[in-house]
Amino acid sequence: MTILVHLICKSSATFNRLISASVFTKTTLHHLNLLKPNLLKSHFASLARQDAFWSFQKCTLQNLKRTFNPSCPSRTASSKALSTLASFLLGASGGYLLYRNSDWLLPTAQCKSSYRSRLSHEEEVFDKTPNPKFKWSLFFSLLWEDIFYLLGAILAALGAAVVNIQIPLMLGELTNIVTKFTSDALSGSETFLSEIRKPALKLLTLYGLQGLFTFVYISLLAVVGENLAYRLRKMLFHSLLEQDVEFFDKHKIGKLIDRLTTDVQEFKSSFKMTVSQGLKATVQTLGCVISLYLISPKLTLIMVGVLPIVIIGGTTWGAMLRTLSRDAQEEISKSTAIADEALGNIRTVRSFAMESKENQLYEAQVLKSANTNIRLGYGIGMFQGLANVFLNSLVLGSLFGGGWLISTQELKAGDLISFLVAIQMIERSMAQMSLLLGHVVRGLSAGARVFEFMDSKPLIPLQGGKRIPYHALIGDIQFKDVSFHYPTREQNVLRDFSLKIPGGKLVALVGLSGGGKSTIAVLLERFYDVTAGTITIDGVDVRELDPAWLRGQAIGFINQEPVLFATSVMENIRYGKPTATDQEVIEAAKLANAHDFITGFPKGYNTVLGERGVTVSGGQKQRIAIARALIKNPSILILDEATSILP
Ligand SMILES: Nc1ncnc2c1ncn2[C@@H]1O[C@H](COP(=O)(O)OP(=O)(O)OP(=O)(O)O)[C@@H](O)[C@H]1O
Repeated sequence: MTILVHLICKSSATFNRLISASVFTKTTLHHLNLLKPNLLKSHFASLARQDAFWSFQKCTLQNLKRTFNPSCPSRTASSKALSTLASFLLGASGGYLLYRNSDWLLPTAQCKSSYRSRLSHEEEVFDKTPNPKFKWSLFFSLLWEDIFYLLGAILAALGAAVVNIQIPLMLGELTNIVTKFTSDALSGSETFLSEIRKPALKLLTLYGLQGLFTFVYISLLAVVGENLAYRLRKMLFHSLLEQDVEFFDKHKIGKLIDRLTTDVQEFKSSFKMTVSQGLKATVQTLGCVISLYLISPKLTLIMVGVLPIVIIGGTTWGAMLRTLSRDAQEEISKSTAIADEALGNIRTVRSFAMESKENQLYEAQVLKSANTNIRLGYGIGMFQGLANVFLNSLVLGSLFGGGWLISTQELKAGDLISFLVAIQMIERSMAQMSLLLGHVVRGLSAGARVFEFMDSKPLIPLQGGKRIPYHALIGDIQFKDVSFHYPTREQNVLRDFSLKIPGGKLVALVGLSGGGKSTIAVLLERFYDVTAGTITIDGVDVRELDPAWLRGQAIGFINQEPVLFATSVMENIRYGKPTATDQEVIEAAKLANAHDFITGFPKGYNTVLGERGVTVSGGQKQRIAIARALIKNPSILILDEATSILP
């Protein structure tokens, strides 16, 4: 089988490997000696370790690079070489951060200052979308599957509310009986028992029913809530995985993870609370107001007359709390994103001794979020405080007004008790509603964030289109007048770029950092669509090809920073071909020259790698990644500096 190797190289070591392996221009996968260390030695090997020196060589390759990308910076080769050499010398004196490739030399101070302002700059790149809207139709379509559970829960909550409305009336009835026996005219325990038995049993039944309804609505709502959260997470994750690569250039991973975790949780809790407490509290309030009216219309009208003022005040306050809540959640997301970035890149943080800076950054952000939450707390506190004053005044008012009506024989003592208990029930219900307001506000904004990307469709579909049969695939690649800029940046990376690579050839792209070599690879993989021009494989435009076939079978791509998953070595390699047998995995590992060190691990292929493969060396990681690409047996293999740290 013929294999075409595109080797994208920047460093000397990679270039040397290319030269060493160039004899295998038309080779079979089994002879991909490019990966074997004994053949990697070349007469350039000593130069490979001298990064700065290599940059001199690389500068002479600038012309070659310009043919790839005419828009490349026009620094002269000599000035570049001199600055590189100077950087190297300064690096040796410790003033600069030195890494393998001298193009990465950065004055330490410059690096730290850009780091310090990372947070303010990130706003310019990420999450430019305005506040998302809550998608009601999507929400109802998700709820539809559990409609019977939901209706059951609603009915049970309504049942509990209706029972609760009866309780004050029954208490009043019982009080009237008790007060009857305070007069001398009526006495005797038997008479009392016979009179009180019926209403007492009725009240006991009401308490029992209330307990039963409460159990039913809480249980059913738990089912609805969990199913809803499950569907939300499933759909959102599915949709996120489908998004274009440019989507991930625009959105911070930490914030996306937040949507899957915190926001779904928040939305679920608010939803459950709104249905249970909200519904119950509303029905109880309305029911009790009706009961109050039946007990004493005069007293009720006085009490209810002040309600419009409270409603207008509450709505205005609610709008303010809503804004504050959105801000608070935004701040929390930002702090999560910082923690995620710092902990996810702990080795980089450690190697730059940036722990204190990360601490400062996180601390500042957490403080900001705490302050916003405190302001929100003040708002909620003030709201609840005022609501309490109002509600307690209602009790005082009814005692005053009720007492007055008793004195004029318009009301009985038991009716006043019913009135007071009903007033207290209204008070409790309204307090619940005021608490609920905050939850609804938070829930709606959390829901809006969850729904935002759930139904957004990627521009580049994951699958669908032409497939070139394996035996017919030659691997002729052509870039014709291609222009391209990344969606997050207006600046052109390629302009009228043309390149022809006949099938079966081993080709190296050599150029400066940022020249566009990796971009050529990602365009071939169709991570992005070109802005102008065409890219074809065997004469077929990549936009017509099935992306799943293109990435999954036709092309093997090992990028600059291969990432391994926190699972066994075996499963990491099998990731390239999920149907591969253990033997196929071992064969691929042998081809990548990884078999020996893997079998050297105490648990061999079953060794579990740390998160992102941190428990193996950089070179081992690269070899495992190469094995993962080789197991696909791809017709086109792209090595984007994939062997840069191999010996
Ligand atoms: N996802 C991205 N979003 C915006 N700009 C990008 C993105 N990836 C790369 N670029 C920019 O595109 C240009 C080309 O980058 P590319 O990675 O193709 O260079 P390269 O030649 O592979 O560099 P290197 O040798 O350093 O790997 C650079 O200016 C880079 O900053």
